[in-house]
Amino acid sequence: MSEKELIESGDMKIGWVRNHMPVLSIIRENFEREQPLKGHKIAMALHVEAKTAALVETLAIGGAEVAITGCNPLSTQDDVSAALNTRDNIDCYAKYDCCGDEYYEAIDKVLDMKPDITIDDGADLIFKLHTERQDMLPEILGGCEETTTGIHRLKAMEKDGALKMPVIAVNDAMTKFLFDNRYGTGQSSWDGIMRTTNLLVAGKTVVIGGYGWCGKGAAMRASGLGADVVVTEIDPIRALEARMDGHRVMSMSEAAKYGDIFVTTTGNVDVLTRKHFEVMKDGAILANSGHFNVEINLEELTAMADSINIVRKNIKEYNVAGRKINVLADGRLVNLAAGDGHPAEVMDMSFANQAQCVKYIADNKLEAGVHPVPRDLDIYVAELKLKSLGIEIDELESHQTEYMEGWECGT
Ligand SMILES: NC(=O)c1ccc[n+]([C@@H]2O[C@H](COP(=O)([O-])OP(=O)(O)OC[C@H]3O[C@@H](n4cnc5c(N)ncnc54)[C@H](O)[C@@H]3O)[C@@H](O)[C@H]2O)c1
Ligand SMILES: N[C@@H](CCSC[C@H]1O[C@@H](n2cnc3c(=O)[nH]cnc32)[C@H](O)[C@@H]1O)C(=O)O
Repeated sequence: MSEKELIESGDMKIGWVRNHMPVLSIIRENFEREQPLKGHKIAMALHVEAKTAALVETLAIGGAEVAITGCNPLSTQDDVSAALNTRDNIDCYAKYDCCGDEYYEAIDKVLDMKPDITIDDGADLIFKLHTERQDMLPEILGGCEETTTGIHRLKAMEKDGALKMPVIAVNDAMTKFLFDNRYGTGQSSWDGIMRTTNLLVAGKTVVIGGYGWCGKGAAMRASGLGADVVVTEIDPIRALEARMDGHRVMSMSEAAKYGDIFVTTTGNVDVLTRKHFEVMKDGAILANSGHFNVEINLEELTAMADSINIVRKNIKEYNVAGRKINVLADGRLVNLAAGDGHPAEVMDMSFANQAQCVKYIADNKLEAGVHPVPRDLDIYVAELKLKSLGIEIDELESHQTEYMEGWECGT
């Protein structure tokens, strides 16, 4: 594609999702009028695709100067990146399929703008700020973190006394993880797997690694598509929850023998390793929808393989002792590396939280550490979303509030 065609294609994608992100659109209108981010510089590392572009535009329209790069080497959409670079006050350094060095060079370029606010998805920006770019920390007012694993990393830094800036745990807003991690990952993982393989899910045994918010969504949608769903867990309560939700639960060593399609959603390393590959069926399909490229141990699979072939875009076939094991999107997030990511209506809430939290950081002096999203901001997103859906709910009457707060009334 020529540069002009790339920009046109990116603009079209951004225009489409913008029209399906009503909550972010309201925040955008407010930001345009009130200019709450004037004078601020925002460095971002997020999946560079159309919904993210709608967030970036919102921040720039609110007065900020924005520099962005990707948070995953395979999730950038180059047309969206090109379109973003045509906007005022926005620089985008993200490139699809960049190597490890290019990925971190782009993070450095973003930090070269000398930001006072950061937005991360996985904490790679903040990690860089606390290692090679520590000189910049005094200027940082705060950051926002988009995902579960990023928050794990930040809490681990906080515990070690290593976190030197305030960060808002955007993932932990109810209007984020209950919808994005569950319904978003549920739908977009299957979208990525189905469009990449062009195979049927009905009648297959699907193994979901991890029954957290992402796993619940992925299992629920697999069930809806007609799969026989098996869940693996390390947490007894979540394992029980999976069973009562109607799924079979067993260890991965056992599940590895039966699965046709495996989807990891744990945020952990080595969910699928040599001992699992050794017993998998011929034709097994492996996808990760959790974290980085560490959930499926590709080093071990590569070492076991007699040959490795690319058999379709985003499908690598590993030939192991006469069996074919197919890995999607190099074990990186299948919904983003082999799809378009979460649906726009879901990212609407996630990114409305991001935009509001950036404003909150600009308006308040926060202490170093991991902070929750203020409850009123979370509720505001839910209220706007309900309104956009044309849904009205009841309000407590005063005597009901009194009843709920009292202790005198009994049986
Ligand atoms: N693909 C996406 O777009 C997307 C969206 C949101 C979150 N995420 C990422 O997905 C991962 C999961 O997020 P979440 O919000 O569901 O987290 P979560 O903490 O709710 O769930 C993770 C679950 O995995 C289980 N687990 C951990 N190690 C395991 C192992 N070895 N075997 C089996 N189960 C194991 C945990 O007990 C937990 O129940 C994180 O890395 C997060 O950053 C991805
Ligand atoms: N950056 C790491 C960490 C996981 S990303 C998971 C996050 O991606 C976010 N996400 C999912 N779909 C989209 C999308 O379409 N656009 C932007 N972000 C998305 C989602 O909010 C979730 O918390 C990695 O790539 O491996």
